[in-house]
Amino acid sequence: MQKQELVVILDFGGQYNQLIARRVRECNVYCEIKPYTTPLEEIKALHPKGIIFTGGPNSVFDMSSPHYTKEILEIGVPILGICYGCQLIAWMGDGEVKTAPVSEYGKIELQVTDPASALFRDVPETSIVWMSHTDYIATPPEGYQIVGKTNDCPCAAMQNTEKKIYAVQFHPEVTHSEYGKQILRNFLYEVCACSGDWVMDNFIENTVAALREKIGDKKVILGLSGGVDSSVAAGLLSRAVGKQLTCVFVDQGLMRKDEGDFVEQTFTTMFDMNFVRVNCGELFMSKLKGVTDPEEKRKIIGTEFYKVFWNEIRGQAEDGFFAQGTIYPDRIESGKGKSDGKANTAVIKTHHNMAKMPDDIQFLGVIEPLGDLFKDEVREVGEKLGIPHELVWRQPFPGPGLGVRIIGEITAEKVKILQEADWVLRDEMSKNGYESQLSQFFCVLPGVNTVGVMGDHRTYDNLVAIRAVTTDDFMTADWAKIPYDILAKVSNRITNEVEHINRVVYDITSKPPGTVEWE
Ligand SMILES: Nc1ncnc2c1ncn2[C@@H]1O[C@H](COP(=O)(O)OP(=O)(O)OP(=O)(O)O)[C@@H](O)[C@H]1O
Ligand SMILES: O=c1[nH]c(=O)c2[nH+]cn([C@@H]3O[C@H](COP(=O)(O)O)[C@@H](O)[C@H]3O)c2[nH]1
Ligand SMILES: NC(=O)CC[C@H](N)C(=O)O
Ligand SMILES: [Mg+2]
Repeated sequence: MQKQELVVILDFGGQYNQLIARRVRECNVYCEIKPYTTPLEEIKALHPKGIIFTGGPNSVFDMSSPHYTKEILEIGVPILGICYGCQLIAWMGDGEVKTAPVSEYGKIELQVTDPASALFRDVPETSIVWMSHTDYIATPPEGYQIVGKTNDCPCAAMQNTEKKIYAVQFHPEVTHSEYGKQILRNFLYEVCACSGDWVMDNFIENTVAALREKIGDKKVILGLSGGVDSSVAAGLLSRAVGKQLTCVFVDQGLMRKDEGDFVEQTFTTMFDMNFVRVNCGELFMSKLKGVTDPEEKRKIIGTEFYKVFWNEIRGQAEDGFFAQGTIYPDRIESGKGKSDGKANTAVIKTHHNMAKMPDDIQFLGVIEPLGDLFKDEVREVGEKLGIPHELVWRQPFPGPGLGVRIIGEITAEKVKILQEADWVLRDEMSKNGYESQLSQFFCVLPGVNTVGVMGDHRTYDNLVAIRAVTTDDFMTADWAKIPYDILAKVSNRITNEVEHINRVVYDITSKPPGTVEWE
């Protein structure tokens, strides 16, 4: 692949690390998050244009906190420290970091004390920034000059222009920091002298060339769900190797109502690609019988998916590649590519495509052409490839499907009930123009029976929950404020039209502390 300018984001366990990466990419600079345990030699070998130290929950003066070799400050690569990263730079340079007399949380006014600083180009002398810290830099290290402060934080930004090292106590990556993106942009362009070569046209061209080289004349099987990521992956692979690609859609029996037929219809009529639909609802149902643990369900579904793909490729060629539409957040959220040790982030849920591939399945290799991209970047690539707008802007749908929306054991009957309820919700949302306004909405079957009264009879039947969220990146999400009259209509229709449901509730939990899916 053609060499791209790269910025390394060194992960010290901060909550907003993915946001830092997204903002840098939005500035047209490619970046990767690396664990703080990555050796300096490895980082040097990447020839980064700049390095960003992230925030983190620890205190730098605690010796067991994540630290890094001081040598990194001497390799001549510009560095930007954020929050913990800022304190780390101070600590490494023998400045004084200690618990602050006043912690700062939330929106705080920043006062730029040196408007000539490269970091603050086109940033007003006072603006709002987002703070989240209990420690502070009491004395900056020698050679560093304070360039910004707040009422409670005497060193909110500092710089060593000679070494091109900059540090900010606040979080420029969150949108609450009014000029945050400008500050990051200044670091990338004014300090690191990036040219901004991360644009999707280049990405497509480079990726197609790299795919051709890697695949040669071999076959490729792509797991195609009809969702955004795999559809865009199909577009890229098809452009690269044409008919050597076969898209395999696994109908695992846990799709939304009519989804299987929609996917088949779309990919056999709109595109000129080899497309195979494998119906294996019964197989999945038998493997999931009696299973109630969410992680176990996810792993079983992931493993069975691999087996289906393996059987398909063997039906076509002796060897071949396996491709899937994995994107960058899938890898990060499943704990891959994260730091070990202290800054390790807990695995919240194993995405099905991150399940371990069984040992006896040996593809020539696994291809994930979108593995470094965020969702908005994937959509941009999709649009540029000419994939229809409706497909590119579909709501995400998880690979384990309704399997993670039925709490407890999955049975054919529960799948049917959930499909019907979900269908009503989707119908009402689309009639009211909510389809494109919300990031994701669906029904969940918690496996709870409640007492009701219908036509003067006592009922003891299923409760169904509605989940609807708005979010930019699915890392955090807010529950959607759907108007009461629409909710009332949905509830009324579900209880009337769907058998075995006598009660509807609305999930009003944001993420965190909840997650989007219930399992
Ligand atoms: N039913 C399926 N059949 C074949 N492959 C699937 C299926 N579901 C998921 N996959 C594979 O797993 C990958 C990850 O699933 P994921 O849901 O994250 O992506 P997607 O379905 O392509 O897009 P979206 O996030 O919009 O739903 C897919 O890109 C695809 O390669
Ligand atoms: O392909 C997928 N395989 C999975 O195993 C999986 N689990 C969650 N999701 C989707 O990820 C987003 C965030 O969901 P959570 O807040 O539940 O983690 C939401 O969009 C979820 O629908 C998955 N997608
Ligand atoms: N958000 C952060 O990076 C916090 C850094 C450090 N733990 C503090 O409280 O000051
Ligand atoms: Mg999907």
